[in-house]
Amino acid sequence: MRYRIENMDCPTEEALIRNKLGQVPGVTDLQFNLVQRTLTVLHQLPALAPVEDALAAIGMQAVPLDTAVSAVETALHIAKMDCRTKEGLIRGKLSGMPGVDALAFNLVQRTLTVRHATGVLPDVLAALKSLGFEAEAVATAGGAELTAPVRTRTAWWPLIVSGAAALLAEVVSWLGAPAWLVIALALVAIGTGGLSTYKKGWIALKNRNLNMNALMSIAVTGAMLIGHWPEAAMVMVLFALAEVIEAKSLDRARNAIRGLMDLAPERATVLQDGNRWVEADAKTVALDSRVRVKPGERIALDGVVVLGRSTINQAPITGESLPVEKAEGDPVFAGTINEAGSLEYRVTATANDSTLARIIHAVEAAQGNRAPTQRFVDQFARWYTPLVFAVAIGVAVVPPLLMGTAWLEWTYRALVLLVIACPCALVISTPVSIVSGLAAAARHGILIKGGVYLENGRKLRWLALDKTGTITHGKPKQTDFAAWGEADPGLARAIAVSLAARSDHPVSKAIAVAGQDDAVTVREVEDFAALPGRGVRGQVAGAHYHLGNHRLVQDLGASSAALEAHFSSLEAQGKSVVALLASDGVQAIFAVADTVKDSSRQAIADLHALGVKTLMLTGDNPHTAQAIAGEVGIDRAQGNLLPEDKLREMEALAAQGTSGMVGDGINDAPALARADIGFAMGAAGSDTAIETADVALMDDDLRKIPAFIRLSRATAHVLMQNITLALGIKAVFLVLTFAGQATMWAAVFADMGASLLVVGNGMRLLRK
Ligand SMILES: Nc1ncnc2c1ncn2[C@@H]1O[C@H](COP(=O)(O)OP(=O)(O)OP(=O)(O)O)[C@@H](O)[C@H]1O
Ligand SMILES: [Zn+2]
Repeated sequence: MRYRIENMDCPTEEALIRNKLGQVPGVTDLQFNLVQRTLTVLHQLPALAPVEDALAAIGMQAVPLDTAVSAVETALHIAKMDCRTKEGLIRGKLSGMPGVDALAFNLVQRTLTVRHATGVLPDVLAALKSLGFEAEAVATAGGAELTAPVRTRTAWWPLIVSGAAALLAEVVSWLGAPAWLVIALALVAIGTGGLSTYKKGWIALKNRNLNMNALMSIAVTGAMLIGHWPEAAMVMVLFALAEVIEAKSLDRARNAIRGLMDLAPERATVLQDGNRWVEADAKTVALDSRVRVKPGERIALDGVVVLGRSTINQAPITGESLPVEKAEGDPVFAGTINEAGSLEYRVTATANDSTLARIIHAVEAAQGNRAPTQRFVDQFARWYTPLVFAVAIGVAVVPPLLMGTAWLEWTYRALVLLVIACPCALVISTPVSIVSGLAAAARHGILIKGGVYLENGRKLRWLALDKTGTITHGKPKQTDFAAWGEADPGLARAIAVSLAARSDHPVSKAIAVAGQDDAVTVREVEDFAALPGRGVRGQVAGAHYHLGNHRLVQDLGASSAALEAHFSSLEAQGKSVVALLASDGVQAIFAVADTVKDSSRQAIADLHALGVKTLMLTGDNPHTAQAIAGEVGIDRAQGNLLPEDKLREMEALAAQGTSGMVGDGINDAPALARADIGFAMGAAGSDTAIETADVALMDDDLRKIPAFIRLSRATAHVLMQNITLALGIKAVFLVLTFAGQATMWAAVFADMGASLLVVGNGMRLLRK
């Protein structure tokens, strides 16, 4: 269950919530997102009332998000539901079901309206079926709207009154006005500007928590007690103002992030009844609908082109701003921009399920996984506040007792310490920076699945790369064909093409395509099987054949000196060579060549410049591997690897520092999972790549990896700057306080300044 908590501004409030909800039985985990101001509660409770009560008790305005985002009301017509007992039966079955919120029965109409989370409907229908009821959905009254974020309006009037009163208090006290006037003005200022601080502070103290409201309440009260009336008023006003400004700057950060990615238009032109085009809300467009886009329009939904050609700017998804040509059969993505022609496409994913939606989701989820620095900072903050608080008490009590110095003077210094005990700026600086980094990456078509990877990217020492499709285009073409020995070339080719046509492997595909181009007749293949890392086998007209690589030829004992020489000469040219074998030996030899992507060469050079070493891991033979590696400038190449060999290589690399691996994610899955950072290529078309990789590159441009590393470095810089700044200001005030030079209001002012600076600095990453 996700809540948006509007008044969770300062991270110190997190501890308060954590404490309170930690006491609610059934709550298993809490995930805070301070930038979005959301809290996710994992629980095993039948209902959320205890959680919501607990939040209300500590003064948090929690707005449940998930029901707002995904609750749908579905009206079901159930023909056999005609009496109370059946209603009771259904109620009993459905009311406890996860994802079902509310049930409304109408026995006259025989409808049941269910309010449920999206995606639960099939379970509901299955449950009804198990009771023997056939249910038919009548109409879905949308609720799938994303509710606009609740805006709390800033109440400026009390703040202005409070500010004016505080200023007046300063002025009249300076002019030597009678004490009662100063006190009255200060009280007005504190009463109008500080009431909510006191209220929240009191709640926190009751819960044995020292959040900033509690600290401020104590500090201001203390200042009043020692007679610093104008200053107490000023501190309270400045603090209230700081709160507002902090909240606004965070709002800006949040909106900037959303704005970067929220790009799909809300409306789409859909074909209805096969003859008219109507404008519809994109969220309501069903799968397989036909949608039309005009030149210059943004695409609203993911789909496949069925009519027309155009060029599309896919930058919002892939980060690549060169337009891509699209014709029938090509995929289009929600959020991308149709440039030249008109297109019609068939919808392949609903609005909530589009690639863009997945990206936004993944970025939002990534914020929840705390990066190492953030964990460190949180830990630090947990100790910092109580520590400074203890020091403050010491400062107030010890010097006057031991050295007989003035009580009031040291109490004042203690109060200044209370003001700087708030770690706000420090704690907020990390998530803002990380989130900005994640958003900037997403805009460049790099989807990072957690702050950890963003932070660790700069430490990458070794990057392992798969060959086919990663360094090369992955679309090899047949370059050579020769019959071997006495074999009949026509027959050998026909059999090889028939076997190849059954496989999805790029090498086989190349042979099959070349055969098709030359109009080779495809034969019937029986008993077909793929031999991973080697090739394929099958029967044609009752005879057994193999089609596969060098290794397979050797495994089958069909090698000879002449054959080896022939293989070697082709392999040295960077070609992949396969042979067709019958029971009496090699029949024909095929070579296919794949071209290297221009971007790969550049990417490898960039990686080396960044100090990352590169290693190619491939199932292809070592000569070919070496030739391709040489062509793009890769440090080392390892050929003849089976998937499990790749895994072993990754384990060896891991021992030498942070390692990464890029692959297409299919036969490289184990090695990718083993790498500290697993990169998947071409993720825009594949859901699994987005879901399983640590970092998903939306297209297949390897240069995204150096870009990722540079972003990781920039993020680390900003994090360091922010932490230094936030801690530095505290340190300066600590020293000034002991020297008796610091004032309370200056401390509040500096704290506010620090918060603004770190948020602004973090947001600089958005422009990277
Ligand atoms: N189905 C197949 N048809 C033809 N040749 C195959 C087939 N499967 C494997 N081979 C041969 O075995 C070699 C290794 O295959 P494997 O699938 O392990 O690596 P790959 O995916 O081609 O290369 P990379 O690891 O660089 O992606 C290929 O280069 C090819 O020569
Ligand atoms: Zn603060």
